Amino acid sequence: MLPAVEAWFATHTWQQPPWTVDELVALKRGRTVSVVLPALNEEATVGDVVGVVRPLLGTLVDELVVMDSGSTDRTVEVASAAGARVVRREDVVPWLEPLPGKGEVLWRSLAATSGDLIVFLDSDLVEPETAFVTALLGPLLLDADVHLVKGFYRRPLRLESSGGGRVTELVARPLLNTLRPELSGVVQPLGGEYAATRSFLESVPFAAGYGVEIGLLLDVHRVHGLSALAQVNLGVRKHRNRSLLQLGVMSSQIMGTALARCQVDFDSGPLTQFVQVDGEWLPDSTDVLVADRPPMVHVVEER
Ligand SMILES: O=c1ccn([C@@H]2O[C@H](COP(=O)(O)OP(=O)(O)O[C@H]3O[C@H](CO)[C@@H](O)[C@H](O)[C@H]3O)[C@@H](O)[C@H]2O)c(=O)[nH]1
Ligand SMILES: O=C(O)[C@H](O)COP(=O)(O)O
Repeated sequence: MLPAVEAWFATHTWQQPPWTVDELVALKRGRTVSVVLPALNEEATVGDVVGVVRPLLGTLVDELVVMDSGSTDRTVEVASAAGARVVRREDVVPWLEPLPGKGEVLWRSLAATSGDLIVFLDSDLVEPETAFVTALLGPLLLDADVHLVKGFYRRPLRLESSGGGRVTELVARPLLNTLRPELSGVVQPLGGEYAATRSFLESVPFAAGYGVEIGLLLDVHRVHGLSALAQVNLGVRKHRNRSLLQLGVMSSQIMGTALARCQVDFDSGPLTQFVQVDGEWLPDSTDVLVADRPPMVHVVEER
């Protein structure tokens, strides 16, 4: 590792986050916390994720919102019955037609919530834990220079105990090592479990699709430097594993956002993949959306 990265890793990585809920509540000092769960057709898991955050409502957490991304299953009903406020993507910033993608709902969530600190958790988590929220908030509440806290974990892949995080290991980390070596010490650059200050989140653009996490990481580093970034060990994280073809599209969006943030010219045409039909391998093209939403602070000001 670069010496600067080694020094950052030693001081900004929490291998065993030590904080209790009471300690963190005492550190809030008037600051408020929103927890946001983006969800697209997650009826099987969203209830459990809401369920692990709910015990913190009224103490460490001030609001809990599920941002629905156009679900056609029972996600909205399940999330609401579990105790979350559900916001549909058309309900906020209604004058702009929603773009498809996860980043779009995270961006809209800034206008749907009011917390000074925002915690994002994916809603496809299996066996989530309340401690994810406490651990992610620790560095933000302790250190005013920190603006983004990423979770890291062991990642099972289906029935294996490890081997998950394929896009992370094969695309995102090699890409960051090459394009922005100062970020090579981030264990899970793509992880969907992270917390940040509203002031930072509102000040930067959001990639509408799966580029949102790598974009925020590159931007926090560009705007505030490495010392504004911390990472906490959350133990184990299990989620629904997507197919290789789906991960190919995700990887293209992530590369597109990273290259654009690093001023590398590229052509964001459709992605060609190959599928087997009746014994033959045929090309299949998918459009890759690499669009940015502007900083939310400008959107609200202009209105
Ligand atoms: O259009 C979408 C797509 C996904 N999601 C939700 O976003 C979360 C993560 O999506 P998923 O498709 O499960 O992504 P992963 O395969 O888990 O991808 C990893 O890598 C992505 C790219 O960085 C991150 O966005 C994810 O959080 C991270 O877990 C889930 O709660 C989804 O329901 C939406 O709300 N809208
Ligand atoms: O974060 C990632 O790398 C992708 O979501 C893929 O994760 P998986 O290999 O655990 O399915």
